[in-house]
Amino acid sequence: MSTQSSVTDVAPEPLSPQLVVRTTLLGTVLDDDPAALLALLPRTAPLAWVRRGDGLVAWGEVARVETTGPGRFADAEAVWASLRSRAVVRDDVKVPGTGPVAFGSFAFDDGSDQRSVLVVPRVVVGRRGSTAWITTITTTQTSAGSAPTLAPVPTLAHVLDDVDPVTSPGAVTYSRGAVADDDWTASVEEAVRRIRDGRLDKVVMARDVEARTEHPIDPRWLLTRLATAYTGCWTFSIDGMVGATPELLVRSEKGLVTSRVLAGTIRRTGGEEADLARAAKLAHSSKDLEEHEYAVASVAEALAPYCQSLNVPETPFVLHLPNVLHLASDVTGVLCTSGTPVAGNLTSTTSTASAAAPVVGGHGVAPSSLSLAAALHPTAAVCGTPTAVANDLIRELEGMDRARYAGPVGWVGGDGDGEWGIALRSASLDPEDDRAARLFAGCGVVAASDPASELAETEAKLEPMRLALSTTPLP
Ligand SMILES: C=C(O[C@H]1C=CC=C(C(=O)O)[C@@H]1O)C(=O)O
Repeated sequence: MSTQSSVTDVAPEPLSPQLVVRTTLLGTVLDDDPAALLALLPRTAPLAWVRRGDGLVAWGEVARVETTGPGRFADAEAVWASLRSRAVVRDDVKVPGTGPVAFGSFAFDDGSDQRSVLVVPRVVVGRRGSTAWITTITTTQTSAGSAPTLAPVPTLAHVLDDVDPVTSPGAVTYSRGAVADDDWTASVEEAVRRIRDGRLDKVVMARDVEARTEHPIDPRWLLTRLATAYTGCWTFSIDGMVGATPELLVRSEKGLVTSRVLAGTIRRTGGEEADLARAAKLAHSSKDLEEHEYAVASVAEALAPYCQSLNVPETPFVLHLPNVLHLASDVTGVLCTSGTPVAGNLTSTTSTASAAAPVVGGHGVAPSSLSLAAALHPTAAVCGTPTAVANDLIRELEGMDRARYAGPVGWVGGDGDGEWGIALRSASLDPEDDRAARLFAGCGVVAASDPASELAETEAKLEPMRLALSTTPLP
């Protein structure tokens, strides 16, 4: 399988662009509206990673890496490592997300010919509680002897492109995706058979749905609705991949890692009492607990070699989203730095994984958040157990290319810290047709799965994107 990568500078520049980065505090106070940051975005190629009003929005492009194949993460990481190591940075704020930042969205499957991307934006606006900032990034060429000059202190007024009004997509029609419903349930039935035969324990089967809109899709319409309705999720937009994921693959911040693992789902009814009864049912469902256990184990196993201590909860909690309830576990750990373990300030209450510190890139430094995302992907929340057998079964039975659905999506900073979600509850906007999008949803299949119920579960998981595309007032 081939691995290709390319770096494109927007204004053609010599081969060795150097980033010149300036971060300054934003004088303006951004309000608590979950969509306040999103209101700054231009219509074209908006970049976003926001949750409860905090996060990053960005636009413009000073560098882009496109990769495919099994080396897609390593190739993107290598380019980012080179860019960040040579960047000239003045950061007056110094919180996660300030300084140099790249946004990425990666294909699910090693075998996909669909691109993975890492984009370095021209402008980033970020917010973390009461702190808000602007970062501007430009490129200069590395030429011997001359030191790049820093741009003047940016202000919001200087960096805001013309923000044209957000427009509605109008009426939407849906049609089947790659596989008809009956064929999809037949595939789930076959997957259940293979599991009962003992060939694997779990596989996640997904499907897609095509949406066609009356008017061109303005990604900001989708983002604003997602961020407002799904406040507990991470609303993202990167190179046409848009969604609001409840699942955090990994956050790496100052030596601490966190992963929110989800697997096991029940639809909500809308009634508070009935939902509480459903939450109790979910928390005791052996089928869902089994699905969840595989997902947690896959994350713990993947993180263990990088951590000097890992806290893996024994029992999941129930996460309430507007459309569904999920079994959820927050796995946390303290990263090792090669040869120099970080002083442990997290206690392992339930289980501890300790392992020799890995040699990461041979530089004696902790792995970047992007390397961690690559090591974790694909977890059993989106692939299955054992991973390779499940992945082969997905290729054999699913009948579609997931492209960037269920792949890592997020951002990485200049120090390697960052946040990566799993691109769920998402759609890919067609770059050739601005009125077309492909929506995705999947579900974990175990021995006790019922194909018709799994189809219904995918419908519940499609709800956030259907709501995002609609014009009905938000609840
Ligand atoms: C694969 C998806 O969800 C995963 C995350 C949470 C719960 C899941 C489940 O219960 O099957 C899935 O593992 C999706 O939303 O497309």
